[in-house]
Amino acid sequence: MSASDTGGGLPLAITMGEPAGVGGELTLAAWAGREALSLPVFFALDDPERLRMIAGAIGAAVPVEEIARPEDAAAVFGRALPVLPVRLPYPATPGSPNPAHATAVVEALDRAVALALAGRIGGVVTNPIQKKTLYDAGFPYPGHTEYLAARCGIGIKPVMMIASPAIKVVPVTIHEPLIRAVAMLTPSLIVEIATITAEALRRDFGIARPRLALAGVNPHAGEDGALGLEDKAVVAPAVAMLTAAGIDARGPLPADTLFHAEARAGYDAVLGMYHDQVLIPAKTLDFHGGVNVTLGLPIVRTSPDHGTALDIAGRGIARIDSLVAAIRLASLMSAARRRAAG
Ligand SMILES: NC(=O)C1=CN([C@@H]2O[C@H](COP(=O)(O)OP(=O)(O)OC[C@H]3O[C@@H](n4cnc5c(N)ncnc54)[C@H](O)[C@@H]3O)[C@@H](O)[C@H]2O)C=CC1
Ligand SMILES: NCC(=O)COP(=O)(O)O
Repeated sequence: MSASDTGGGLPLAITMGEPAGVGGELTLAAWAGREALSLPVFFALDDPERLRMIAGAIGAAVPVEEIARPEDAAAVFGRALPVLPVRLPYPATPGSPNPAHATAVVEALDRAVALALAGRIGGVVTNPIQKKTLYDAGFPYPGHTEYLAARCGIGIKPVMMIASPAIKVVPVTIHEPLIRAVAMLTPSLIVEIATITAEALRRDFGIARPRLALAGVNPHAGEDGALGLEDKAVVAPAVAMLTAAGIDARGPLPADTLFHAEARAGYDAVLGMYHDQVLIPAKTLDFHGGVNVTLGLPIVRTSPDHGTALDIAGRGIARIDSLVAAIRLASLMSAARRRAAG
């Protein structure tokens, strides 16, 4: 199956993200490369004027055409970037986020989720948000991952995965200060995240019997308790519970020897106990090819693994690889889910 197969012709929605970041120019560049890259049909949930201004500023010959509904995207996609309008109250300045834009940034997410839940789009590809700017405007969630889960329904546990051809990683705790992340770890939390991960590897990635590696918390996975008790008290019981439930899980494994090529050949995904334990190796191994995908949602959601890149926004030099990989993965996941649903 090619990435251009959206599994039923449903378009993907690409959200605005931070208006001062690189998201707009990446969306424009992805559309410009749609044929060479065999990309599936997508549309932007964005401000058409903002996109036209960016196209003019970076010299991108990308026509932008407003659509009234996602069902119109396919007819427009061949000649222009289809845009379902979400208008900003003020023009955006590349590199300078403005909390006054937060309402529109969040509206784009809300509309995308509603369309996905209604089965009118194949999935949501989110451009990066500037988290602190949203916090300053009163946004009460750590990031997309938690917000999208809340919009999808009550009691949904979202799981963050960074996936690239080199590696798939899942942080058990996500956007938590390190000192709090370790305190939050419990066997049941680890089992919950690992179970959702295994199920998603089967459903969305076609891996029949996923092999999970669980990193230890402490140096040398605690050195048998001499370098910290969490590995024995928390991670090892979680691995035992997963094994008893029929999930192929190993650990706690020393994190410092989990990421070289031979180690990576031994698992399909690695679960780290805190954000940087697994996002540093993932982004180091393949920054530009990595995709941030939320597992455990009733909708498909992917995103580039990078952030808003304010330092280069508006210059037309941001690389599109990660957004393109996110579009492709969303398309493949959408097709896999439609096939599974019959
Ligand atoms: N999914 C999301 O919404 C994400 C949002 N963020 C947010 O982005 C903001 C900035 O985060 P940073 O840690 O500075 O990371 P960043 O990924 O925005 O930037 C780190 C470095 O990588 C470069 N870079 C990033 N994307 C690039 C691209 N496409 N092409 C070429 N170079 C690129 C930047 O220029 C910068 O030098 C923060 O508010 C963070 O929370 C970060 C990651 C994901
Ligand atoms: N470090 C990854 C990241 O910040 C992505 O967060 P999210 O906005 O996708 O939840």
